Amino acid sequence: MYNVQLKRLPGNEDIHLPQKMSEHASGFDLYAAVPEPVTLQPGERRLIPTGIAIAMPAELEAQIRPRSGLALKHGITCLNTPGTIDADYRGEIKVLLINLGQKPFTIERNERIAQMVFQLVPQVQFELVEELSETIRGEGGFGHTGTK
Ligand SMILES: O=c1ccn([C@H]2C[C@H](O)[C@@H](COP(=O)(O)OP(=O)(O)OP(=O)(O)O)O2)c(=O)[nH]1
Ligand SMILES: [Mg+2]
Repeated sequence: MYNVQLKRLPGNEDIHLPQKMSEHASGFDLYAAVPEPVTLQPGERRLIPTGIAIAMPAELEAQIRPRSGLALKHGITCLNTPGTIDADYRGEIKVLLINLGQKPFTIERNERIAQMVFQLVPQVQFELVEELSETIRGEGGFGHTGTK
């Protein structure tokens, strides 16, 4: 169990804190902290505030992912999915939504707009070399293993 500090930003006392909607859900749903309803026209994108900021251990990241129900029913998704929240980011978590549907979609204050999933990020360092280790695949890719 990792401890993640959570800060409510001023003026957002009414916004629900990130919440798991079932016991073993992967993601914590995030709520829109828009001051008033925001309507996304078809094709329009908008950065939606959540009213919260977090501080997590350095080995974690948080991913911002779309909610499948909003995507299926309304064509609402995260443009940069999965969004990356770096462990050293202390700003407000925001969700970049886009309306890929055919109708305007209105986001109300305190509506669930996306979900936040925590992941372990392995620490990596690069070793600059002249030759890489050999494999059977080699440089084959992009459909190399089949006809479709
Ligand atoms: O959906 C997102 C994606 C990012 N962020 C915040 C947290 C993240 O740590 C920071 C930077 O995100 P990213 O690295 O994806 O953006 P960038 O374009 O590379 O900006 P930067 O140069 O600030 O890293 O923006 C969000 O609040 N929501
Ligand atoms: Mg970046």
